[in-house]
Amino acid sequence: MLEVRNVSRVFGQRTAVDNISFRVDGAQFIGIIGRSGAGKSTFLRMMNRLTTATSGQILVDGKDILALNGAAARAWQSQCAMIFQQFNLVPRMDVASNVLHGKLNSRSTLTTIFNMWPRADILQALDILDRLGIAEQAPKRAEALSGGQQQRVAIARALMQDPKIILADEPIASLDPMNAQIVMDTLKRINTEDGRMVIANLHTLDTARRYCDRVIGLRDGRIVFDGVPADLTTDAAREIYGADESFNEDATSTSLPADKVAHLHVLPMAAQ
Ligand SMILES: Nc1ncnc2c1ncn2[C@@H]1O[C@H](COP(=O)(O)OP(=O)(O)OP(=O)(O)O)[C@@H](O)[C@H]1O
Repeated sequence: MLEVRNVSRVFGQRTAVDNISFRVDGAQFIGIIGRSGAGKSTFLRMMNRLTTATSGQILVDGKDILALNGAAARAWQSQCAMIFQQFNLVPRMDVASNVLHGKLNSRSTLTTIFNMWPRADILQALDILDRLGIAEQAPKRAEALSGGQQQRVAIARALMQDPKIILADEPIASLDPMNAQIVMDTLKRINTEDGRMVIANLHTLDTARRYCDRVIGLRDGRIVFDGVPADLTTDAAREIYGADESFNEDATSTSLPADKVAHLHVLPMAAQ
């Protein structure tokens, strides 16, 4: 279904993505890990054509999506929805309208300016919000929601596009552990229940191990690991992160360290 063939992206002297190739059959949950600057975002941005590739092909169902232009490129963009670390919602706009903006590609500008959405679209948006457990937030301004709720709104907006693939660029990097889990559970449900492929850049190993069917490790733009979570040993992680013997997995963990949890328990309720 997806075949990445010798894809590179060069910025001046810097090769951000260096001749990467891999193939994914079926709607898997793929995690991409690697330290800052490894090329993770650049790869996702090439997938949905926000950044052009210097060379290579990305075949989706046999068609090279890097070769598409104009309307065909825009059609592809609506088939691979992107979710960002900072949610990228319109903060002062209500939640339902934010979700409806997922239909932007397929609706006229006038419809959007006057907020005149077809009834079927409005019902679809409310259905999706309901599915993600945030239907009651629909009339509120996006900025009034917690980070975890805002990310679920962003996922709902992505689902309005009915995408084949969901690309998530560090979707939980701004969230506390509890909200991070809710958002990752939501992405996993969409992957397994809807059969949509998810490719997520993740900054923590425990999340990659827990949610992904397959993990790709990038280092300096190259694939240095490609396997199932069970193969992602501490040694493999050292290779990906380029760390020495002092490499400590906790540094890449989203869960609360035990001393912090104990500390929370002894605080009086008002102070928490
Ligand atoms: N528009 C650009 N112009 C020049 N260099 C860029 C540009 N975008 C990315 N780079 C460089 O390409 C390399 C890979 O960046 P990229 O953002 O893809 O890494 P990343 O793994 O996503 O890191 P992070 O987790 O910090 O976002 C970095 O050295 C970065 O400085």
